This record gives sequence, structure tokens and C-alpha cells, in this order.
Amino acid sequence: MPQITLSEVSASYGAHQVLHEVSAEIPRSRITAVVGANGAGKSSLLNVIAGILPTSSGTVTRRDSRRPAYVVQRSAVSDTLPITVRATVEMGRWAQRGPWRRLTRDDRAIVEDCLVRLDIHDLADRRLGALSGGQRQRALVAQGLAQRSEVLLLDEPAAGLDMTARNRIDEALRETAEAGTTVLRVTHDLAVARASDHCLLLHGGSLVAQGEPAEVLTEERVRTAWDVPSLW
Ligand SMILES: Nc1ncnc2c1ncn2[C@@H]1O[C@H](COP(=O)(O)OP(=O)(O)OP(=O)(O)O)[C@@H](O)[C@H]1O
Repeated sequence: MPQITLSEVSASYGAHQVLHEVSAEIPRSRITAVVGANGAGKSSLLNVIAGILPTSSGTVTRRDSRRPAYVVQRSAVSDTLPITVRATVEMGRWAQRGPWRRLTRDDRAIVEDCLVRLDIHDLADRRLGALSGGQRQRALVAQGLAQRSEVLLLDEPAAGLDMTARNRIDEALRETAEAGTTVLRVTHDLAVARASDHCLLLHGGSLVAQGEPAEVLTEERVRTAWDVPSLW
């Protein structure tokens, strides 16, 4: 049974329909890449799965009733938050404990583990707003991992990062998928999509194809989805 099943899901922002009868299956304990041009509906799809954007029709079925962990785009996080990196990651544990509860020894061990996995342990006492974009992004991914949810949603977690930071995030996601988490990541990087286990290709709010990345991302489909004219 897939971790998440979408059946003919449509969704709108006001009068603007952004998803058109999307039917898709997200396999359990695998990395699924969501790809498509700007405005294709990738973030909207994540928002529907996260329960932030209601469906106007269709259904989303999840194996697990817990809320997915959601790592939003870096630009959605304020620079001025007076919070350290460690506190940012600790907030990931509130999903289990409720806000401002004392963290247990297990919680603290999970937080330390996530700091190490994303290679930001040395930055743990720095203010989030005082970090570089790539460092901050790793802190947000660490927060997502710290939730230990069945499902981890990430909206372009590696956008604009250098190779080392990207590799660190890819490795951490691979490890968490192997440990049983279902990972769904939006990416603009077709190499990342090709290295994923499963792929959903969106175009204009509709699902164009899903399945093995090599089968989904054919030259023809890529050209159509990105409106790139044929060069010959
Ligand atoms: N909060 C919002 N209110 C109204 N329309 C929105 C909102 N968020 C997104 N949209 C519209 O929904 C459509 C799909 O946007 P979405 O952000 O899901 O695309 P995307 O594939 O994630 O794009 P990108 O690659 O640029 O992040 C776009 O036409 C966008 O303008």
C-alpha cells in the first residue's frame, strides 16, 4: 500500500484552480521527487498533502494519521527570528511534545543527531538569522528530520546551495528514507530527480507522468513540461 494516495485531487486559491484532478501514489519509505516548471503546482501539491491547502474535490489518503513534517522554502522563514540553530531544531520535537514542553533525554539525543547529520553541530549556538542561506537551509532540514514523522515534505530543500551542502542534504534524506520515512521533495534539479526512487511530473497543475524517474523524465516530456522548443 502506498504511503499517500491522491485520487482526482483538485485545489484552488480563490477562483484560481491550481491542481486539476491529480491522481498519484507516493510509495512508502522512498524518495519521491516532484518536478515541473515554475507555477506548475508543486508547492500546491505539497500544501494539499500537508493539509494546509484544502482540496476542492478528490481525496488524499494517508496510511498514517500524524501530520507530515514540512520543510518550507527558505524564503518563507523570517531572518529576524531571535532563535538559535539548536532551538530551531528542538522545535521539531514539539510536534511530539507540544510547544514549550521540556524535552526529554531522547528528544535531546534526536536533536543532536540531526545537527550532526546536517553538519551544523558547530553552528548550534549561533542565531538562525545570522547564518548563510545554505547553513540556514540545513537547519530547517534538520528541524524536519527531528520531527521523526512518517512523511517528510520538503519544498526545494537544496535550491541555491553549494555542492557540499546539497550532498549533505541528499545523504540525510537517503538515510531517513532507508530508515522508513517517506520523503517527498520538490526540486528543479533534474539530476536530483533522476537520482530519486519515484517521480511526479506536473505541468499547469496537472500530473503529466509518475513512476521511475528514467521513464518519467523523457526528453520529450521535459521539453513539453518546460515549454522548451525543439532545437531541430
Ligand atoms: N497563496 C497563493 N494565492 C494565490 N495563488 C497562488 C498562491 N500560491 C500559489 N499560487 C498560484 O498557484 C499556481 C501554482 O503555484 P505553485 O507555487 O504551486 O507552483 P510551483 O510549481 O511550486 O512553482 P515554483 O517552481 O515557482 O515554486 C501559480 O499559478 C501560483 O501563482
